[in-house]
Amino acid sequence: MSTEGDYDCIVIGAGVQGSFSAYELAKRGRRTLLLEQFVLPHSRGSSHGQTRIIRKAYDQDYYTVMMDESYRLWSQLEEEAGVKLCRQTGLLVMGPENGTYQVLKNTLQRNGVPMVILQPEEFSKHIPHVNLADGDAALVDITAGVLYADRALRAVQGQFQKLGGIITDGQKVTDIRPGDLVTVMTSGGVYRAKNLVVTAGCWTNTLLSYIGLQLPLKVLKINVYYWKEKDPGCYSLQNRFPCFLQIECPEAEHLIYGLPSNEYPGLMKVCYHMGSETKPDERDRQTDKSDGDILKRYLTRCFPGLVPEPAVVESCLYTVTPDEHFVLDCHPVHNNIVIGAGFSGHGFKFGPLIGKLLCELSLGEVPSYDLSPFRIRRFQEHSKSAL
Ligand SMILES: Cc1cc2nc3c(=O)[nH]c(=O)nc-3n(C[C@H](O)[C@H](O)[C@H](O)COP(=O)(O)OP(=O)(O)OC[C@H]3O[C@@H](n4cnc5c(N)ncnc54)[C@H](O)[C@@H]3O)c2cc1C
Ligand SMILES: O=C(O)[C@@H]1CCCCN1
Repeated sequence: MSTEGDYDCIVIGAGVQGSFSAYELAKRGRRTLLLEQFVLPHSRGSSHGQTRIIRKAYDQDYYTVMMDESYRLWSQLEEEAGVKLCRQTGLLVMGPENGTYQVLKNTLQRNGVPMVILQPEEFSKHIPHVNLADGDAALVDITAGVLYADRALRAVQGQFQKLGGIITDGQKVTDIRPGDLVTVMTSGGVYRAKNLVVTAGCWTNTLLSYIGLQLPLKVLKINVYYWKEKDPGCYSLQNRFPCFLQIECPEAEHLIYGLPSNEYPGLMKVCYHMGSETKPDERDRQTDKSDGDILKRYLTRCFPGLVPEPAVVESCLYTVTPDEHFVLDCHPVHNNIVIGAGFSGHGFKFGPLIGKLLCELSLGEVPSYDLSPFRIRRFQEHSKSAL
């Protein structure tokens, strides 16, 4: 066996995080293989679909700060690939004055993020067709907008290939043997590399079981609902309607969020930031739609311009950690194996930066940001390490 390996690095999983990790490694001249179990593009994981929200509005400063660079990296990719990936729409945040709304507003103010606070009496002048709940405050994060998700994946994978990177799709990784050279077995071959990056979304624990590690990750099926505009275009991107987040409302225990109508003209995407547990390969057997009733009640009260009956329902998966913060770390024993997981339904917007950080970890460099919120160690009492 050669001590060089076939590649400098193998990345498992061609979702948004693996694709950006592979791209960063190739940019740094590393011979990189990106392995994907399904034939690309596919819609069985977490990164498919037309759109995602990009925003700086976060509770924690570190996410807001990280987004600064992530926005720059998104525009770099737009330039390199010659495609438009982000559309600035703003993000309307609504919620009771005290509580999470206030925390988020403070984070935006502390970090000098451009925003507008909407007084309740002038709310409907700026945001027509929305009823602000009594006692709710509202602001707009001006930086926010829509990311074109499927298009972004195509762009980053295309750039990776232009840099000489190899994508092998339709090959499922079935075993991993750690060592100075890591051996990766798939349904179609055996590959060796000095470094391995595992970005396998909701399949992460299956892959980690081959290398003696389990993380406290829950897999949730999210119903992606589209609702018909009574007056076509009234919530549309063309008419400058923003994305929105509704924090703490009587109908819902968790966030409700929406994106302006765009990809399916006349239909607005509004979803619930919670779902029911599933196994990743049994997604379509999870048929719970109780979130739809929560959304119907909310939309009837606050979005009178939408027909409160779903017009289109799609599916997507979240991989959620107990604190909803990401996992960006090296394997505790095999430090040539890096793990990016648990993006908890909010990781897409960070894709280019996650790729850079996982690349830095993989190359043994000091990461550009303090990664302590993202360490595996924080789960000590949960993780069933077989090491
Ligand atoms: C409904 C919904 C709405 C969201 N909204 C937002 C939003 O507005 N803004 C935002 O920033 N984020 C959002 N997110 C979150 C974001 O989309 C995810 O955090 C992100 O897509 C996770 O990417 P990933 O690469 O970790 O996972 P995935 O995209 O699932 O990629 C993992 C890949 O690994 C592959 N794989 C797994 N096992 C193997 C194996 N054994 N062999 C080979 N390949 C394997 C899988 O097939 C898959 O392609 C949302 C997510 C959902 C579901
Ligand atoms: O990451 C986001 O911006 C959205 C917010 C609402 C829940 C889903 N993810």
